[in-house]
Amino acid sequence: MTDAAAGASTPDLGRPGVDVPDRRGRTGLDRIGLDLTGNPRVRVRDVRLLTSNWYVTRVTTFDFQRRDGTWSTQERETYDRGDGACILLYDLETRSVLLTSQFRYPAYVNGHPDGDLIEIVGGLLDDDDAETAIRREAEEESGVRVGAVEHVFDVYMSPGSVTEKLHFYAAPYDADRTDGGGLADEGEDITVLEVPFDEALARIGDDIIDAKTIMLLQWAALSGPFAR
Ligand SMILES: Nc1nc2c(ncn2[C@@H]2O[C@H](COP(=O)(O)OP(=O)(O)O[C@H]3O[C@H](CO)[C@@H](O)[C@H](O)[C@@H]3O)[C@@H](O)[C@H]2O)c(=O)[nH]1
Ligand SMILES: [Mg+2]
Repeated sequence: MTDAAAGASTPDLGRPGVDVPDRRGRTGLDRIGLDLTGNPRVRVRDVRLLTSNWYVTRVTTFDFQRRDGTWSTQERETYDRGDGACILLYDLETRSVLLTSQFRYPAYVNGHPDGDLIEIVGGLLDDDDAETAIRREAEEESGVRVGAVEHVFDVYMSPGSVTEKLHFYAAPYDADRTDGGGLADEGEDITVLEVPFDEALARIGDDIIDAKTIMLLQWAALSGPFAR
């Protein structure tokens, strides 16, 4: 239905996330991408907000110049959750790592037997920079107050559809930590697991099947703290 057709029968109350705040107070969500100029082979034409129920889904129409010089129009749907950060917490003395276990519905609905996934500590940046966010998540989820953190790499986890860039960190932890467990009022219910590093490596592909977790465990073995 066009706006004109909708306006003929219903009062214009504004579109949540566009002209009026959505349930999380956001507006202007349909502006993202319109000002992109970095790539002369891409001209963004139109951005349409599909959902902003919690995270944001958009469909963007853009003209794209192929390598042979011809132009075509493409439409791409993007899932925008903001950016995230994750951290491998390790103890060289006991040769162990701190992992978490929590229920992940998207994994459960896609074949995981119970949805309880083993992961390193991680979360979304919300309004913080990556290092502030990962310190916050480490304390909330695992009860560890991290000192100096090592930045490892920044990675697009699913670049065909998910906008998120994930910032990867590592830091040592020691026995001096509280319980963690996540924020109950946000629905988090996290179990902290202290796992011998070699056992964690051996469980990759078995019950350790979260990408960010596998990436940092393998980095730690190849060139990170357990390789030095
Ligand atoms: N009501 C509601 N709450 C949600 C929804 N999705 C997420 N939440 C809330 O938002 C919290 C996000 O917690 P974080 O610790 O910030 O994120 P995470 O879920 O642990 O990690 C996410 O980011 C990681 C880093 O990118 C990802 O690796 C991971 O898969 C996940 O998407 C969740 O615990 C949950 O309370 C939703 O659709 N509805
Ligand atoms: Mg988290």
